[in-house]
Order: sequence, then structure tokens, then C-alpha cells
Amino acid sequence: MALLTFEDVHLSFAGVVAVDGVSFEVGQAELLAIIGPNGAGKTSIFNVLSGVYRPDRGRVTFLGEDLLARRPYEIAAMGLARTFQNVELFHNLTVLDNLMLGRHHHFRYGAPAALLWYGRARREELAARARVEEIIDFLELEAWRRHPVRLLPYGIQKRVELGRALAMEPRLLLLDEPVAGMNVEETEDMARFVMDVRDELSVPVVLVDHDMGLVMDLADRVLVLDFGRAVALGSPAEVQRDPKVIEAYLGGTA
Ligand SMILES: Nc1ncnc2c1ncn2[C@@H]1O[C@H](COP(=O)(O)OP(=O)(O)OP(=O)(O)O)[C@@H](O)[C@H]1O
Repeated sequence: MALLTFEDVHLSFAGVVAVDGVSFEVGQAELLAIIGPNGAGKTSIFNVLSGVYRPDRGRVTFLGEDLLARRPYEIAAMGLARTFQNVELFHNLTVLDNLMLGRHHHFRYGAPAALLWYGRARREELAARARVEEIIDFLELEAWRRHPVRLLPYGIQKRVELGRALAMEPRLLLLDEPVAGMNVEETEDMARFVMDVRDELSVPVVLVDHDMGLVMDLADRVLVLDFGRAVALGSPAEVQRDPKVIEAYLGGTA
């Protein structure tokens, strides 16, 4: 069964059609990449998935539940985590504290328990701390764990953002341009971590990026958008030799 289904979704803004009847599914252990020129509708799809935009029509389900009836914080609590094009972290907090904040919706204790630091509050904090330390190891962030995020190189900040999303224990991860602005080495590192998220943590990923090399290397399937419409959906090899894709997106250079 698909984890996520996106069926015939339409979204427009005052006459501008952003998403025009797009359908796709994401399977349990899959990495789906969404590509397309600027303005093709990629971010709009992410915004529909995370509950920020409400489509004019269509159906979206996650874990068998209707996602369109949910608010953004409810969707996040269901296990749909997201990173952003620009780094969205608490820049004056340390790596460790940013990751701990990623877990806040897992805490079940109330204010009195938290104030007194006993019982459930203590157990939950210790479990959260242990999980966050595992993520720090997994993403090789040990050297920076006590550093404020604002002092870190850009590529490491993006990795911390991935870590915060992982701290939410996601069932599905949405990565919006995870290597944008990165140098070659940072891009290679991020590609390796994204692959490990799917293969070692078994978290499926939907990824939007303009880096064609990254997309073709990592994706199990690629959805190609143009002017809000799905032009092609298939394996990287299928998509690369699809004449519609070459025409619409790759400009005949593939
Ligand atoms: N909040 C909004 N208000 C008005 N128009 C919007 C809004 N969000 C997106 N659009 C329009 O919808 C279309 C799709 O935009 P979207 O940002 O989803 O494309 P994209 O593929 O993510 O582009 P990019 O690669 O530049 O990020 C564009 O024409 C855009 O101007």
C-alpha cells in the first residue's frame, strides 16, 4: 500500500494555476524526486502536503488518512517532516538544542511534571536526549553539537536541519532543495546522508532539487513538472530519455 497518495490535485492563486491535476504515490521505502523549471509547482506541492496550501480540488492521503482535513501541526505530528529551501533553524541555539526542539511534539507530560522534573518528564527527556545523540552520530555532527548554529558552515547548517526533521521520527521526509547553495563536497555528503535516511532508517523521502546529477543518482522515481502539470513519472533512466521531458525541461540537452 502507498504511504502517500496525491490524486488529481489542482491549486491556483487568483487565476495563476500552480498545480494542474497532478497525481503520484510514494511507497514505503521509496525516494521520489520532483523536478521542473522555476515556477513549475514543486514548492506548491510541498505546501499542499504540509497543510500550508489548501487545493481547489483533489485528494491527498497519508497513512490512509485524509491529509486535506488536517492543520499543519497535525500533519507534522502524523510524521510528515519537512526541511526548507532556506535554513530554518534557531540560529542562536546549539545543534543539540535545535534537535531537541524537533522532538517537542513527542513529549506527553504536563507542566507540573515538567516543573518538578520527575517521573514521566524525566524519562521522556532522557529518551529524547538519547535519540538526539543517535541522530548526531548518524549525521556525523559530533564536532558541532555544542556550537550555536549561526557559527557553522552553511552545509553543516543544512545537515542540522535534516537532523531536526529526523528528530521528529518522521514516517515521510520532504526535502526542499537540500543541496541548494552547497559546494561539491557538501553536496556529496548530503547525498550520502539522504541515501542513508532511506536505506538505513527506512524513511521514505520526497525531494525537490535543481541538481540533476543528485536527482538522477538518488531517486527511485522522478516526477517531472512543467507549468503545474506532470509531464512524466518514472525511473531516472525512463525520464531522461522521455522526449516530453527533453522538450519541456532539459531543453534538448539530455
Ligand atoms: N502564495 C502564492 N501566491 C501567488 N502565486 C503563487 C503562490 N505560490 C506559488 N505561486 C505561483 O504558483 C506557481 C508555482 O510556484 P512554485 O513556487 O510552486 O514553483 P516551483 O516549481 O517551486 O518554483 P522554484 O523552482 O522557483 O521554487 C508560480 O507561478 C508561482 O508564482
